[in-house]
Amino acid sequence: MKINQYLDSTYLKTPAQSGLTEEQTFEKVRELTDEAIAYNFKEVMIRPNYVKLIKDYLTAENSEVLVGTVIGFHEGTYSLEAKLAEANQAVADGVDELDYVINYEAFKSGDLDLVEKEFVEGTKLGLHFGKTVKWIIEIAALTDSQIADLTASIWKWAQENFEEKDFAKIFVKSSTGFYITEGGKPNGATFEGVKIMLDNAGKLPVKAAGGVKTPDDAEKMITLGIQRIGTSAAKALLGEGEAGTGY
Ligand SMILES: O=C[C@H](O)COP(=O)(O)O
Repeated sequence: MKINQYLDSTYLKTPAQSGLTEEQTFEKVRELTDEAIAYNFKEVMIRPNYVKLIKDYLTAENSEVLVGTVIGFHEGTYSLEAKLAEANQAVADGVDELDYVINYEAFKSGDLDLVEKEFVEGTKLGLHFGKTVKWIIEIAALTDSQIADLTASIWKWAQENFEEKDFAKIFVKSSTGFYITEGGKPNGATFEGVKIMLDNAGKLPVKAAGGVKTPDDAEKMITLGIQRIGTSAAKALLGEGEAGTGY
């Protein structure tokens, strides 16, 4: 199975998280981008501060690799205004796809109005500029029934606010890859969690992100029905290099 075009090749660690310097971090992002060009990956998924430099670099290289960035990363608890400001800046910098972290804590505490509002406004902003949006629901923070409810709510809000032609540009995404779990519980895209998302997402595409580490994992996710995989080990998913190794 040729999976290159399913892959959002991802590097999201800040210098504080990786222990690298700013310069080394940018070097990593550049390497990730060169690899994405060489392997014809769908997208590079990077922090907002690199969007402009990397978009300009890809344009100069005549590359079709897309640039995606994360909004409200990684906790999702930022205000709607802060998320929209970050998204607007990313659009001005040339981003192709916006991966928003939904305010899943607000959802868990029952503030559905807040979550609906940010979904509608954030999606509107992206679609207005012709961008794809993805909503990260952080499945490791949710019970199975919360995964089902939040995904179904997103599908309901999409139908109420957007048109059929837009649905392919509104993803539901599983995880940030940064959520801290206890007792070795997986923090990323489990097959079970992703299956629940797929069962409740209606016509919206699903992105599995976090913890997809081997060619088998990738193939299984694609067979389940996902449209995109977010991974910091894109080459390993092609069976190149050691399984699970990457950025
Ligand atoms: O797509 C987003 C994730 O941050 C990638 O997670 P990963 O390092 O487990 O592949």
